[in-house]
Amino acid sequence: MSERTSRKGPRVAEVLVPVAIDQAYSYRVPDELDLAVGDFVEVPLGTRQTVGAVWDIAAGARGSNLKTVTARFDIPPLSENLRSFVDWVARWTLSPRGMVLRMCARAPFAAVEERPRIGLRRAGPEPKRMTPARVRVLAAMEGDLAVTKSELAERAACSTSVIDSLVDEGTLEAVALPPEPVAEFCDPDFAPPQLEADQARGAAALVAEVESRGFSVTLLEGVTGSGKTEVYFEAVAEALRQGRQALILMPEIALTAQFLDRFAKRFGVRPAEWHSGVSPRKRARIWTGLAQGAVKVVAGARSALFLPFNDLAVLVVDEEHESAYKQDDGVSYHARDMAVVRGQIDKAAVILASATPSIESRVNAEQGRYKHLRLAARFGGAKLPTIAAVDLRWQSPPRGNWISPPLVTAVGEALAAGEQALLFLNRRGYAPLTLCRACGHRFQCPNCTSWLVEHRFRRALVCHQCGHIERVPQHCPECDNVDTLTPCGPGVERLAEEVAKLWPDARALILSSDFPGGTERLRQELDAVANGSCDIIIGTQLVAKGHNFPLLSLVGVIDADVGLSNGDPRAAERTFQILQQVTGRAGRLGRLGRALVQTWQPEHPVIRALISGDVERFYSEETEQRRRAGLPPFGRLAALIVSGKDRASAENHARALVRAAHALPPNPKWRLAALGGLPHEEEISLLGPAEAPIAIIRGRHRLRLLVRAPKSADLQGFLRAMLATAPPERGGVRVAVDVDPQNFM
Ligand SMILES: Nc1ncnc2c1ncn2[C@@H]1O[C@H](COP(=O)(O)OP(=O)(O)OP(=O)(O)O)[C@@H](O)[C@H]1O
Ligand SMILES: [Zn+2]
Repeated sequence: MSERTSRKGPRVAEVLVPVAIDQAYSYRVPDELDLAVGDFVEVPLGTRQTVGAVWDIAAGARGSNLKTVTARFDIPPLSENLRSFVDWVARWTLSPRGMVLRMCARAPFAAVEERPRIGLRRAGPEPKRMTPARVRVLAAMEGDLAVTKSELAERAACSTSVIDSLVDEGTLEAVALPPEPVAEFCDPDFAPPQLEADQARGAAALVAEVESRGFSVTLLEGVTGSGKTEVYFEAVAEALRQGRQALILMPEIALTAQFLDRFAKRFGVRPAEWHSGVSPRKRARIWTGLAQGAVKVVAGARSALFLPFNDLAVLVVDEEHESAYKQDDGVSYHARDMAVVRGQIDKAAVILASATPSIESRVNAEQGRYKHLRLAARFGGAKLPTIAAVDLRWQSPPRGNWISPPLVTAVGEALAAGEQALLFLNRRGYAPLTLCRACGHRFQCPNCTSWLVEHRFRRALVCHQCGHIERVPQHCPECDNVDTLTPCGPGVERLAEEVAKLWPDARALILSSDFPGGTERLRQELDAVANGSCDIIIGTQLVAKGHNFPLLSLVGVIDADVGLSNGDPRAAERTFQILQQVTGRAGRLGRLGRALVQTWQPEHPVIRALISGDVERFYSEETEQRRRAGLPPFGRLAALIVSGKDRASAENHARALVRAAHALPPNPKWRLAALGGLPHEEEISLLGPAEAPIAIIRGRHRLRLLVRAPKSADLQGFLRAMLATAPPERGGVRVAVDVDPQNFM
């Protein structure tokens, strides 16, 4: 390698280690070690050895008491681009660089020793005694040189003991197989679709961006079912033709199954899949494959952004408006925003796709910072669903029920026509609150300020904040009355009960992220819905995203008002997006879809925009409000959550931070508004401390400071200065910094 330093003379390496430290440490490089910037090394840290990455190498013998680099790992080095990205993300999010490095460098080291895969092949004559299962096994082997045992058992629909017995008899023998490929050849011309005119125009524009081999950001905005995926696939195809790489980010792993199949239809094979469910061994191989350029396309969760692509041409953020792109713990970063940064560093074409873009991306497109492509109609002439409100003030369901008479009628009609209905309620469990009718006792989590949610399937009360779980008691813990505990309000499980009563013959299915069985079960259930083996789907937000359910013609929104009034500056935007997305599942393939939206406030701008279909008006009103309030994207926000074992220590520290901020010397890059006064337009305002809406989580008391800054101010610089002069965090107090917060709880 050309970068490798000459071994003449003493050298010092600056090594970044993947722990919560921002600084790289200096180590002496042994004369005989061939070392370059980006290499992974083993170095002593304190009393142990640790892995690190070389961030810099300089000639010279600075400090003869430096510790020495122990060894270099035989792993592809971190590219200059990825190192810049680590530095950038750390600076932006105010995280220690070591923590960001950790996100890039865990995979290659987490790999366990690779066990050889064992396959079976035909080695001798048929056994003397043939059973039907043995016949099936031998038939299933036909034409194959070697098959794994589990695959063979599956093909022959028999237990593995049948196969073992054939090995014992010498009919089959075990051989070592080469490791399973992590990614096969993606063929850009495997099955190109017939694009519609709008799609073709969009695809051509995206292909041109990839051809230019430069950085660009394009917002691909198309109504639900317009075929955005087919359009951005053309950009991926172009990257493949150039022999370069593509990354497709997705907000939800549950979404990837359908997606991987769709990708395989277009490109012949599935892309490499990247998320927490992928085995460490496979991840290690994808990591290396990307660094060496053998793996071309990855579809994955936000963490895929930190993979070592060596020639990234296209970076797609699908459903770019999704709040799941924000990581809230550890390094809190927004994957959509960091994708744009990565695209800039790697000179890639970034594509943000959504039917309901974030206000941020919309404004960037309107101001010309992003290119804007639009698909106004659904693919194949399918019509957008008609959407109507059900005013619960006039048409409420009977007491203790949640499905209004008009929705009951509509579901009945869909069932009669042999179509599917989806009932959407964004509340997991049976009931969001349980109380005692006799004394009014409410069940609250012992660790959090949060009601316990009854989960009837699990026969338990569960805290959705910390996971605390307890049995549903027989009698009230406060007044000891028996049979006085009452669930309040609906969750999806309770809704399922109502559905079973109303339509006893219909096949109903609940789709919720907290059911046992994990992703695999969810995949099967989503397939079941797509294949029509259920009539009524009851689902949380999980069903709102990206799915294609061909038989679905009716969507009923049980409570459109959930989330409209929770103090989050993005409440209106979020509600609009989720309702637009979920109603957009109706009538995607041919059938005319319809949606009924149950609400107590049909005059609310969000509901009005949804019903009238006047999306532009909603966006422009919402944008205007943000502009006036100086909220993102017109201003910037950062939240500091100060938490402690008791309220007083957290509050004291939060106040100390505020004092520290106001005591800072004047700075040319930012100006802090005086305490109590009205902030000037170009001043940063520091609000709080105030108790967080969820005041206690996992036993920790939480106070919030909110920083609002004009775009012209150096928000990060201000935060750094404030944190640097504040007193040290003592007595278990912790400060979590969240730049560009999405969660205001
Ligand atoms: N050119 C095409 N040829 C064949 N089928 C297409 C084409 N374009 C889109 N489709 C089909 O139309 C359906 C909708 O496409 P797609 O899922 O990409 O929409 P979308 O814009 O991503 O919608 P949403 O935002 O709701 O997820 C899919 O079943 C897809 O296979
Ligand atoms: Zn809790």
